[in-house]
Amino acid sequence: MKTSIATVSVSGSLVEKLEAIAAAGYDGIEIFEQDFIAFDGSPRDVGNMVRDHGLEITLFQPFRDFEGLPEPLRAKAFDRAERKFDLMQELGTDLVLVCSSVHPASLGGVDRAAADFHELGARAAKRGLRIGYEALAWGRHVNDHRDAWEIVRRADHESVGLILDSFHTLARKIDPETIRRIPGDKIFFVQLADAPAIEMDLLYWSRHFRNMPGEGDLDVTGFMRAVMATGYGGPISLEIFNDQFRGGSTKGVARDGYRSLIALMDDVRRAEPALEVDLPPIPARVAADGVSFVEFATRGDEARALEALLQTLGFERAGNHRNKAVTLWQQGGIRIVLNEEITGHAAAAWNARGTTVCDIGLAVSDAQAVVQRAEALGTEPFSQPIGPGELDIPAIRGFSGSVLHFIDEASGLDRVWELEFGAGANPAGAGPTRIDHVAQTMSYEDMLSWTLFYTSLLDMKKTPMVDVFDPDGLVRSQVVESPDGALRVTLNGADSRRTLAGRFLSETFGASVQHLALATDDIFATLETLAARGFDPLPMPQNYYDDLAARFDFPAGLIGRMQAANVLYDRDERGAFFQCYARAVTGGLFFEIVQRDSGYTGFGAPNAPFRIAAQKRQGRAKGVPAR
Ligand SMILES: O=C(O)c1ccc(O)c(O)c1
Ligand SMILES: [Mg+2]
Repeated sequence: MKTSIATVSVSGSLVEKLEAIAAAGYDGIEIFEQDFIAFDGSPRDVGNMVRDHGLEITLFQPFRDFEGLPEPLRAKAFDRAERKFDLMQELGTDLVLVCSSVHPASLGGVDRAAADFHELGARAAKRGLRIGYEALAWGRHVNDHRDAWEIVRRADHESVGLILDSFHTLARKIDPETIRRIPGDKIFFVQLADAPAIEMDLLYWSRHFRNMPGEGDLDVTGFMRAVMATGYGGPISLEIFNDQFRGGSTKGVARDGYRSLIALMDDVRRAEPALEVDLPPIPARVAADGVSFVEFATRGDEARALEALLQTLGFERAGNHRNKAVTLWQQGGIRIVLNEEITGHAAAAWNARGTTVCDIGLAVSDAQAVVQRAEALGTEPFSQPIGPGELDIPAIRGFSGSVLHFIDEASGLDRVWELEFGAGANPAGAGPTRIDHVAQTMSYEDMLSWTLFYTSLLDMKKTPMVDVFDPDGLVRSQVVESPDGALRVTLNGADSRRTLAGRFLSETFGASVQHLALATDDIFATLETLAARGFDPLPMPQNYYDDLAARFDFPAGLIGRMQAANVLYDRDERGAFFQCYARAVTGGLFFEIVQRDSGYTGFGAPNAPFRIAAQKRQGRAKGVPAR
């Protein structure tokens, strides 16, 4: 399988683009003409430069407004094509994309267009070149791949074929199954892009909002299954016009794209095993069974403060690491690891950010397989030197310095607590049983990368993005979760530095865990136990409870209990949700205790503005800047 990406998909100069694309593992590039024109060097130089990076030029594009023109425009279009053929030969590529005309003077008619393509094919063939025809979703006469195919069929020239682009087909809701009828050898090239489901003008949507397969809402997998069913064996190429990517990290976007392509093609062959997909086998996604541990990098006074907070939350010290300044805190099925080492990954995280979550451990059925899948998707593995008596727990790097470990029972990795920490049975604790969700904060532009990271690696689905209103700006929140909810991650994207999330981000120098939610089956009993341990909840104002009383019918006494315990409330069609926040610790990190009744699926998003306002008040009251 040959992978490719259009140069428009990533930011930077042509040289920067090539370096990032080659490093990410692609086989080739589509040269977008504008990138070439902007470059100060001959086509031969560009061709050599591409090949020096170990890449090939899979396509030159776009050639616009060619077919259906009356004379003298028609002759002029052919002259223009001949010049571009010269350029292609110098560049060293044999395929050009002709997109369907939007020219006001262009005439309709399948046979007229077919005749134009027959002649263009004959001229291209003389030079050993090929023509691919793509239906733009907003083409003047041709805007459907079925019509483009009919023109190619009638053009009846071996140097003229069809180019399919998932965006143009799926954006117009054209059934991709219609592709199965096209002979694979007449499909010369396939471009892939996804997009978020937003109602807007097709051209504007296409030029600004495309994203990587799996990052949007289009059925790119269904499209690609149909393409592969034709026997198509050519390049699979990303063509992503996206404002954010144009200004984003060149290397990061190239890597995300590669990850999306591999995951997509693996999904295609899993969905339809009869299809021939030339990709080495990779392990399937597994569903995480939950969060096995959360590790904090911390030090000195901050470590003592965190320990004190953990105690008020019901945790007990369950063991000390045999070789390191690392302690294990536990209650129910929840493990918190405090790492005060002065060398290694945790130390580096502490130096950069102060007290921070530096590592998350996920419980899975086969840890090695998850890491193998991650590596096939282009993710860097992570390892540190192993001390005496320590287990080698498979791990990978996430973004902005984060690390994920994977723990399974099958290879005995779950014995790490006993072997490295001398821990016995779990202390029962004060009621919290497991981690309900992990909330990660990041800048808005990194949200797609994180979403793709989780959904391509593990069996996790994303839910629609919701807006959370901070008094000082907007935070966008996206949930990724495993099918049974065993692992739930909320990704919070901050635009403004003034939001709570934005301040957290700037003060912790990059994306990291901002809060951890602990699940209990009885929040009122838990909070009573915690109160006796000195737990100090985030106070909620009277107005909040007055509004709750107006919005919901509560059984007698419930609202009073909630108010007395500073418990927040939400409800969906399935059940109720109760939450209570702890006050933030150094750096703005905080815990929350939650109770989900009868399968409530949300995260209390309607409460977020009031929680954020309360946290900002708390920050001001302490005389420290509001976070
Ligand atoms: O937006 C465009 O004009 C455009 C150009 C070339 C393509 O391949 C495409 O899909 C869109
Ligand atoms: Mg295209």
